[in-house]
Amino acid sequence: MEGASGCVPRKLSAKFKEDFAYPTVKDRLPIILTKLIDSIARKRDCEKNDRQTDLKAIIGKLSKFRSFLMTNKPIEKLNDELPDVKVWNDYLLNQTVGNESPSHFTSSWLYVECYFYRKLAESFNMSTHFKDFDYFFESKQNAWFTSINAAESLAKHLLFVTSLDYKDEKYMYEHFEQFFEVALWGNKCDLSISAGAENTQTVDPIEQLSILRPNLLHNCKHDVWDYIWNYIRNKEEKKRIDFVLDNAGFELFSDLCLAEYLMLCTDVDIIYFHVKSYPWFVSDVTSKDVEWTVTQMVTSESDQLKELGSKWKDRFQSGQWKITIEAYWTLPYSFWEMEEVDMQLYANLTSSDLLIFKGDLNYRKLCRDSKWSILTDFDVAIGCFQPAPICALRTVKCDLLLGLTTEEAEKCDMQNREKWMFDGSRAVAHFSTKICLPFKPV
Ligand SMILES: O=P(O)(O)OC[C@H]1O[C@](O)(CO)[C@@H](O)[C@@H]1O
Ligand SMILES: [Mn+2]
Repeated sequence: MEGASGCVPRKLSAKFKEDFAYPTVKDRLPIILTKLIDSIARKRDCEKNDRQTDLKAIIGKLSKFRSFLMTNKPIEKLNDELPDVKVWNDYLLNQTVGNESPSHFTSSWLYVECYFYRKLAESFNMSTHFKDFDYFFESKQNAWFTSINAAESLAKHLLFVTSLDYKDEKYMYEHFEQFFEVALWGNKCDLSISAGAENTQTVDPIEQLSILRPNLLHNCKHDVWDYIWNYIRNKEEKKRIDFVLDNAGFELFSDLCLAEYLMLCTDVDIIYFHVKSYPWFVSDVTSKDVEWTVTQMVTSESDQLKELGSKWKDRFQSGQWKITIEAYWTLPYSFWEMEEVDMQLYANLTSSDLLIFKGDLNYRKLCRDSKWSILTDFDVAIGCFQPAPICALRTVKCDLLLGLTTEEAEKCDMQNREKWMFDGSRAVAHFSTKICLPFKPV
């Protein structure tokens, strides 16, 4: 089996025109950057004096970065005051092999794409008045507003389910399957894949599950349920589940709904929600996005969203649910390097009973963003990153797809993959309980 003999395939990169990294770096990132420049220019025209001057300087920096990106100039060191600036600049130094400087079209896709979003943050952090401005906040708000009907129907269903005083496993599994798969498909609503264009949930999320199920290429729901129902539910000591979140809007809402349902099934003591330190991949969740979404619910006209919002506000205030911000999630490293780069985080994650990673970027980082074959076992692709049992829920948005059985792979229509592999229309759910604790036995 590939990887098992230690041979790890090459990393994805725009250096290879057959990789999705190439159109991403050539076309998609410049489009995202152009849209951002246009939105800041509109904001500039509504400001005056030194705030307007600030925005003009930001536009200048973003425009210069866009031309550097498009003409494949060497990747530049960062000059702001964000806490992780030294880690990023040391990483850049380590990428410099001989006299070949790292560049957008030759370095690894994961580094280049993460650097792209980190470079945007630099332009705002170097300003006077917009250091903490979330330049993607408006599009994330819009993502919520346009999915409000779907959110309300899911809220109604969740409130009904949590009002049932049932302990019949079969019935509980049916509802688990619904919230599990809604959270999985919630990942379709992502603004980086759509290059910022609206990409939201408008139909009833429960009703659409049966229509979407044929596009679920690999589904570990039964294994996850067995683990939750037979291990976590019966565990005596403190129970903890971690969500490493992805996108704001409907995906965040669906993740919180799954978390609420897991509280019901397992009586878990604490759930951590890992968010990003600053605006990331257009729609990724920051702590402000979580607070804003819960406030929107609490002040909503919908009785169901209001009721659920109040319940969740209490969970956060009581400490049952915690938002946690780790620098690691906005660094260029895959998760293979975590044990070495951030041993404290890795060791902390070993205290969790289940790590739920949402989205395509997290899946890429779990699998080292390498060109594994479709039949490579998920346990192999995650290397020794296994602080705790891992569940990865992701819609397919790039040419990194693995962990399928031969039968699943045959059904995949790989011949026409350019039609379905990049739009989030397919999904995979993987589960691994191969645990490598940080302190390897000598
Ligand atoms: O929000 P998600 O699911 O992590 O998707 C973002 C990913 O999708 C892409 O747009 C295409 O793979 C990449 O930019 C990134 O890896
Ligand atoms: Mn995302």
